[in-house]
Amino acid sequence: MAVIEVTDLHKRYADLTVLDRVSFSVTEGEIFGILGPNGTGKTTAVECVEGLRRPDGGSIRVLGLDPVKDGRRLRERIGVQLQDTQLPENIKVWEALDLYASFYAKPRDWRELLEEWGLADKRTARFGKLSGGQKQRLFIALALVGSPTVAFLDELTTGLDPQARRATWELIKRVRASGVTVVLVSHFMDEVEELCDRVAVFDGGRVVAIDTPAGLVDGTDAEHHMRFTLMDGDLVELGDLPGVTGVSRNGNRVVVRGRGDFATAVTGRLARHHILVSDLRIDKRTLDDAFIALTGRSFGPTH
Ligand SMILES: Nc1ncnc2c1ncn2[C@@H]1O[C@H](COP(=O)(O)OP(=O)(O)OP(=O)(O)O)[C@@H](O)[C@H]1O
Repeated sequence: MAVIEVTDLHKRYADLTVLDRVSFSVTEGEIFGILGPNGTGKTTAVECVEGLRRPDGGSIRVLGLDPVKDGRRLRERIGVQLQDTQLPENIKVWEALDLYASFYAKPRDWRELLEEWGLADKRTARFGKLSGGQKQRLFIALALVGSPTVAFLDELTTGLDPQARRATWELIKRVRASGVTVVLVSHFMDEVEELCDRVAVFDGGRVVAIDTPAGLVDGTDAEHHMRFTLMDGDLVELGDLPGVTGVSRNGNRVVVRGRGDFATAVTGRLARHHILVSDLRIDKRTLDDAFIALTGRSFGPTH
């Protein structure tokens, strides 16, 4: 069942078209990723879905509600991750949870959330004194305090060290396991590969692909590289084989580029011609390569 249905969403700021006929749907219980270079409209799209910005065209349904007309009812049922600047430095952890719980008719007991998110011993700590990982955990706990059906998480692990990122990923998987649908805006390929069931790739205000991370990597246009070393000097023609898109040779090192099952055809022909090779390996396209192929750009920040 679709919990979010976005059709032909359109948004302009003065002369600038930021969203151009954006459509996607999010299925109940999945982690849905929104991926794209900076300034391609991801935040605008998500904020339209949350009812925080008003679209210029198209239709949005979240849990059957129109975010513009039914904003209040909708906000009872969704959780939104805050950004760093949105909490005062001197608010205490428990006060922030208590305050956010008061916005909802049926909030969760925030004491449980403190335990679940490893913040029990930080209950009386001030927000400004928390580490980056603790702040992120608090933001996620705040997004969940209203018992939402859908949680929107943005830049989940920005600024965290590798260990804290992995720990956060495990917690997000637990959120999904508890039945909450998660929309995750991310800049990080590894995060998307690890967490997302499906991903929408944004570019220039449009959705240029929607698929599983594996589906994006293996898309029909995916080009992979097969590398090997010739044991003696001879090589046969390989460029005519099905799926092969290019062959290059540097001394005894050979690189064959191709799509689909080209490697089987290459190894078959090498065997038939008794050509011995060593160090054979196939480098499959990565999600990063797929992203560059789709958007023509390499990915934004690294961590
Ligand atoms: N309130 C606004 N008024 C005018 N222009 C805006 C406004 N909000 C965003 N924009 C512009 O709209 C475009 C899309 O912004 P948006 O924040 O949605 O992109 P994004 O993909 O989320 O970017 P990032 O990855 O950097 O967060 C940008 O060019 C931005 O400068």
